[in-house]
Amino acid sequence: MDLNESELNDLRNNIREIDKDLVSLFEKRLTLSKAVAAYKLKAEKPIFDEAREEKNIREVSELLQHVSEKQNFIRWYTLLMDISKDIQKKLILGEKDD
Ligand SMILES: O=C(O)C(=O)C[C@]1(C(=O)O)C=C[C@@H](O)C=C1
Repeated sequence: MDLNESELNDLRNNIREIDKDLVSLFEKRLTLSKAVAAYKLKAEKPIFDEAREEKNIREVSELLQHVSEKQNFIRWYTLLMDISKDIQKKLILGEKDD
């Protein structure tokens, strides 16, 4: 691929637009995760739900249009769920969250 400077800028601008969506979706996901944590605290359920994570990975990765990216997607998605669990732990331990 032979790009000029202006095309590079266009690509980067497109990436930035996607990143903005990701920031918003990331925050929305964590907000929902915190609500789930509140339920788990009350119901005395563990934070880590292995069966649920496996189901998430199975069902969500099926949506991929490029199957060749499945392992990379799972790597990213697993990290997302790990962060989600960290936030839930923080909340349940009553640590400051802002
Ligand atoms: O579904 C839950 O029970 C959640 O707490 C959400 C979530 C996730 O972020 O997807 C987080 C932790 C669990 O191990 C499973 C899934």
